[in-house]
Amino acid sequence: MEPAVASDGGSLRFAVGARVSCNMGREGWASGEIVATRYREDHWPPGKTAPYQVKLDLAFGGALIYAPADFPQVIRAELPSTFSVPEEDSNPERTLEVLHKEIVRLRDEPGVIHVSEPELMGVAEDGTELFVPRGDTGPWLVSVVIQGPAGSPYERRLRLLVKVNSAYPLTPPEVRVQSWLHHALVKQDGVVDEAAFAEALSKLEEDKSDDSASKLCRTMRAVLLLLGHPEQLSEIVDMDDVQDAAKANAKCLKTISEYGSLRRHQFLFNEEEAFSKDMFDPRFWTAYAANTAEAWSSILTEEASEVYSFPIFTEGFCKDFVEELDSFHASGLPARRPNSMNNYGVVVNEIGMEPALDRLVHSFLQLVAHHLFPGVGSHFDRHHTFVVRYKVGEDLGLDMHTDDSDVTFNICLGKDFKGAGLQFCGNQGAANHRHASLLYQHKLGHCVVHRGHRRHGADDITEGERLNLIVWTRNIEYRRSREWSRYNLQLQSSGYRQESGPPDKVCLSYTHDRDYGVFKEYKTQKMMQNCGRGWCPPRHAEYPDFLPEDAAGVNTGTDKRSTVEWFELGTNLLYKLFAKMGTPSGSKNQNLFMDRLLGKDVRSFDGGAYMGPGVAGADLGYQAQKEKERQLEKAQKHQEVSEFRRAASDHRIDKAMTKTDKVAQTISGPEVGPQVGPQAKKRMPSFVKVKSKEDVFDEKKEPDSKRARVEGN
Ligand SMILES: O=C(O)CCC(=O)C(=O)O
Ligand SMILES: [Fe+2]
Repeated sequence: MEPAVASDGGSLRFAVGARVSCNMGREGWASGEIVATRYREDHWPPGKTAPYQVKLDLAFGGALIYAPADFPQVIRAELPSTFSVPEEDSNPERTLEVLHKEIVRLRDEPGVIHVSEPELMGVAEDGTELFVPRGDTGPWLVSVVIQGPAGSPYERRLRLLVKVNSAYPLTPPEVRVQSWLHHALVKQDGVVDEAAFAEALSKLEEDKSDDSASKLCRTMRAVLLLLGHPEQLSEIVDMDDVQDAAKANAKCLKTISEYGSLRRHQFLFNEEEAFSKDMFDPRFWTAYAANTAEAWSSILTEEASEVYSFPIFTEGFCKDFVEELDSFHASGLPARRPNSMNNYGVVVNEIGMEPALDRLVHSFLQLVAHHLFPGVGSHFDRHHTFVVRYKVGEDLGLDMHTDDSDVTFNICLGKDFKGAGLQFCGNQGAANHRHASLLYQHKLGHCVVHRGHRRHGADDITEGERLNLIVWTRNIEYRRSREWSRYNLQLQSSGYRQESGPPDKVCLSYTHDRDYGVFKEYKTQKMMQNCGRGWCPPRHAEYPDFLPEDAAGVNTGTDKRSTVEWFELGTNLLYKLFAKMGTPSGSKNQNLFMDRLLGKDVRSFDGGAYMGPGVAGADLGYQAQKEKERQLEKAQKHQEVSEFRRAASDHRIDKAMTKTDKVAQTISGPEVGPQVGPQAKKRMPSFVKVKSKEDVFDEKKEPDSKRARVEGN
């Protein structure tokens, strides 16, 4: 591609119309098209521009964003992807023929333990829609088990999925790590970072002795390089991130290894032995053996719309499982807690049970989900599996929330208890999301299954002790489809529908709702810390006659402002201060910023952390959220000071701006031409999103007066 020559004479790597991938931080890379070069926002100082404005593809949310720097770490030419199959390159027979040959060779590759035959995916996406693959369309998955690189914190059996489409080997495969691991180059959903993968492949290509290796063999070698020697990719990798993740991973492996000799029921850790026929309720096994719609329907109870229950485990199995958890608990070994509100549960994937649980999830639960939720439930990439534990005198219940999962399974393991009903309300963002739909009573050995976006919470336990096994599943195909992006847009503040009326008391969340104290009393001091700090409903979605806590006379404390107020106070300065640091930098970005704050209703998939403010805990997700809040708080204080000295405020802000620009300048270097070398290694800002005119879900339907209030301007 010819470099675009900007009007000021500087050259850029891409021209308008170029297809690019944009680094969206933790969300990974998103594809789109350059729609403008030397992009400017009205309030920026004269001469300041961002190199590109990009319109993201619909599958990635469809928003307009801008690139703060012309670096490969921030924006790069779109790599051919497994889901955009050029029509003329599609040749399924050739693909399968090549694959079969390559699989045979891959089985002899050092470090490779097992390679499956290619299997058609249960469901796949074509960049916008989900479809059911056929033999003449693909894509296929090859499951590979490898031994992680010796001497690295990843020295264990790792399960990978290699996705190939019908243009393979002309298009590259996509590698997804199914096993749970912490690695800076493995994204939250398990997909190996495409840029790092491409770089690792090109490093291997420099080795001429490797010429004869098949594409699949090279793929595995690239994965091993990336896991074992990320320092070889240091030009595009932040080594601090690599080391942080490696430490977290090493900690998990240490716990697994130390608990190895203390296990009470060894079979629970063995993928062949756990979850054999006699562990299952005979009704479940019969349905599983038949695996027909009728068979599954016969054991399923529709408890409410999109909430189902079914028997799954025998009492004996539940007892063994609970004994194992008690024994882990007694060992005192460190392990991640499921969330910051559950101090006695544990992430069972990280105590050595993952291989066995994989079998439960992929061989059994997947079949149920496919039957109940065809599409989203037809393919699982990863699962986050943990046990929650409640007892009088310890944790009692769980606040209203939604899960960061596509389909959630919740299985009651015991022990004896009273209370602890599971309250369901509506789907997040819907007009009735705070209206009760079901109070489900857990039953030993039974599973309740629901979509992650359903608002739900656990009532307090009143007697005994309760342990439940929770499985959160995620389907990358679904999350790349239009259905997901539409839904995702709907989740953003502007997508919240106006609530139809006051909430049902049982659906109130003390960590999220702005009117909790209007209807309910905060029972504990800890709960009270959330008072006045809620965000839900967003202002434009308030029901008629809505009263937030302070307006209703609830004492929210002297020193507190709601997150929404913080937002309004802090945005002005924040926008300027963080212009080049991945946070919104202009009035057009307000929507995104609100959305980030509002996203707190969702518990994160990797941390399992509650993202709500005021909740103590040590999860990574929670810490990240806390950090954001600290930044906000800092910015707010700063703002108040500058308001106090109003006369000088413009001057001060300009000064702050100049300072930030200087920092940004050292990060981004001169805004001309491709950049490599020392500056490129600095932590790079992610993309900055600008609200697109046409992409906000049904936004036009909102009355102007309400919208003005949401955006606070
Ligand atoms: O305690 C329960 O049954 C619900 C747990 C739950 O919803 C969760 O951990 O996400
Ligand atoms: Fe949940």
